[in-house]
Amino acid sequence: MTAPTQELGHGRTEGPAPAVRLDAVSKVYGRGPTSLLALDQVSLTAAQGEFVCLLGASGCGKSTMLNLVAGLDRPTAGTIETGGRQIAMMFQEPALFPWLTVTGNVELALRSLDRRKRRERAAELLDVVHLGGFAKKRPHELSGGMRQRVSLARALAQEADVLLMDEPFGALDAMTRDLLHDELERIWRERNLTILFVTHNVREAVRLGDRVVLLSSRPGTVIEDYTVDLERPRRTESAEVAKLAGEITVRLKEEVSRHGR
Ligand SMILES: Nc1ncnc2c1ncn2[C@@H]1O[C@H](COP(=O)(O)OP(=O)(O)OP(=O)(O)O)[C@@H](O)[C@H]1O
Repeated sequence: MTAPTQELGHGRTEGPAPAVRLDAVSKVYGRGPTSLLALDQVSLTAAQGEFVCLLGASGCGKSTMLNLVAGLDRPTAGTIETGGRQIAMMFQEPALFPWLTVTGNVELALRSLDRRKRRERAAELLDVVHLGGFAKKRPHELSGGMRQRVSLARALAQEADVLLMDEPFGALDAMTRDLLHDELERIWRERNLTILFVTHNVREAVRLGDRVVLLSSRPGTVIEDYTVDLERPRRTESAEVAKLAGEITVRLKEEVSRHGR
């Protein structure tokens, strides 16, 4: 993409081309009478370095959207452009190999490097996620939050420009989640990552996002695109976050009740 300016999905015209662009993307699972329309003409962009949170009722197609952007599946219609950027994905379950140490799990994503470089790079990344002292532990010796940090280090090891996160902190307690929000925000800034972050937690979306994009109930389509103009770092429990989260929750509830799910 070489055009000097691009019309962004949320109505602004800005300089650089978006890092991720979905244009009228639809996804149908299956064929014939039992086929299911999961996404219906979703258009969405994320600028380089932008943090975009995706919210929507259960089953509205959020994971489907991330899978399509990651190239794990193909859209039935529409186009997705990521400009050849390196993409990494992180899930609610950290999916670590239990028989490998923390270092071993991170090194898996560094197989292109020789042994010494791999070890050095894994150590650097474990420092980035504040797990420097835990390199030799195995996953079962870590807390849930620590396991997610390993998963984050592994995603960073892929030198990703775009990080796709599917409810990564959904299973964690509120305090651990708060800490990981701070760390993710720091890493996002330092590395100028573009992040698409799926969550069910409206406050989490407002705490983290430059934008919060609301999807309709299935079939998913974009119904609102909020710009979060609150100064960073934000606090999940602050009045400003609560106020915008309240407005978004009202809109989300309207959408869910309209569809009865
Ligand atoms: N591989 C698949 N084959 C058939 N149907 C699928 C497949 N993957 C997802 N679906 C269906 O597509 C719809 C969207 O699913 P998806 O997991 O993307 O939603 P979601 O918004 O991420 O849900 P949740 O918030 O509950 O995680 C659901 O009805 C789901 O059952």
